[in-house]
Amino acid sequence: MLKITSARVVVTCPGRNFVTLVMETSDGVRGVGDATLNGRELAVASYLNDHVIPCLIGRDAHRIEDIWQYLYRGAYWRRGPVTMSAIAAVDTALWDIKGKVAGLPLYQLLGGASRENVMVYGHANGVSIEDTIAVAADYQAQGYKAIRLQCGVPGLPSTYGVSKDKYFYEPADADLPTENVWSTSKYLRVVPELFAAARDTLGWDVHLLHDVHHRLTPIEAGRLGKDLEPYRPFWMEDAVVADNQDSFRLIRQHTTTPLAVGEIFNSVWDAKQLIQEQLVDYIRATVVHAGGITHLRRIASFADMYNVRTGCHGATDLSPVCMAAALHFDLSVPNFGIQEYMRHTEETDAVFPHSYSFADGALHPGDAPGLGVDIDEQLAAKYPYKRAYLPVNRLEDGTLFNW
Ligand SMILES: O=C(O)[C@@H](O)[C@@H](O)[C@H](O)[C@H](O)CO
Ligand SMILES: [Mg+2]
Repeated sequence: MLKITSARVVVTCPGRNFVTLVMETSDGVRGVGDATLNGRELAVASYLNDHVIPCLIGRDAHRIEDIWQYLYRGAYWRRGPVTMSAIAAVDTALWDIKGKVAGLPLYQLLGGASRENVMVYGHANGVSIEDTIAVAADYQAQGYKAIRLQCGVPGLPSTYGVSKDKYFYEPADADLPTENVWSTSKYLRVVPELFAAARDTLGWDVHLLHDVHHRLTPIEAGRLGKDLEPYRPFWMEDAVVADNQDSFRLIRQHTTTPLAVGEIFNSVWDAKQLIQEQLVDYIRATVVHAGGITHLRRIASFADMYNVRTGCHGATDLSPVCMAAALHFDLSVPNFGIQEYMRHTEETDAVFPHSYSFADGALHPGDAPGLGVDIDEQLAAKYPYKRAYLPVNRLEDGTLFNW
């Protein structure tokens, strides 16, 4: 039996906080798993340290499914972002270990490669349409086949997705939540202009995406989807808050613009109706927040039955450990759609040495056994945790709104 002999949680902040589970076994093989939940990192660290790790020691590391069921059903209090991020970290570390023991990259254990590489999308943003298009043109010159467009909204001091630094976007920007201001009417005017300008400049051989970030009502989303149809977006993401999955029926009645949702989902149950009724086209759940490789495969298989493709979340607050795991999943899953790729800083990449690489608008996980990523714990120790919150959002009249 391959016994789990130890497991520890490493919290580090190379420019932003990451939570990593490091698991060791009786054969000396170690695995890693991402457990980062932006703005709530210590909740997951505690869940792992105080409630999960004591139950792991002595278990057979090869029993990935049994351990997953033990941590999910055995918790009694099922689901939720903290629980499922903790389960994800254990699951990911176990798959890493299994790959290393087998001497195979993880994708080979998931059924092998279904494609040559993993198409990704970059993040062009700017305070104006012109700034955004200029950055998008640079991404296109770098070989990206898909680019997300987010621009400032005239009359608003800031908005989602627009960062001071063109190529790195980190929304958790303060020790207590910063307060952003939002106006749907101002926003709805600028996005169609942004896409019209993008098609004029970038042409039609590039996929263009947009993240609404939960800020519209269903009928407003129908309006925006219809306004964007002439520009053929690859997707319109998080058009509305998905608590009420019925909302997407109304959007579907008004527009053929493809819809993506799910980066904040943590189990298949969050998406069941959306998938079954084909109310979305892409499911954004990813390894770190949706219970790991084991559960993400279930979500993808269910989605495949209903023509829904994957579009895993891949923002900077998901560590290179999650990115590596997602890329192995992306390379193998039959109904792959696209992978988000917000590049990490050099500081972060130094803490998490990895074998995935970018070329020609795509990433490949590499062929190192297991995940092909690790954490340099000595370097990580140089970056102590620094509390940081995601912002909150208010309407211009002060009403608390969705960020
Ligand atoms: O699609 C995306 O990447 C965004 O929605 C994220 O930047 C999201 O805001 C962050 O991951 C939140 O921590
Ligand atoms: Mg998003």
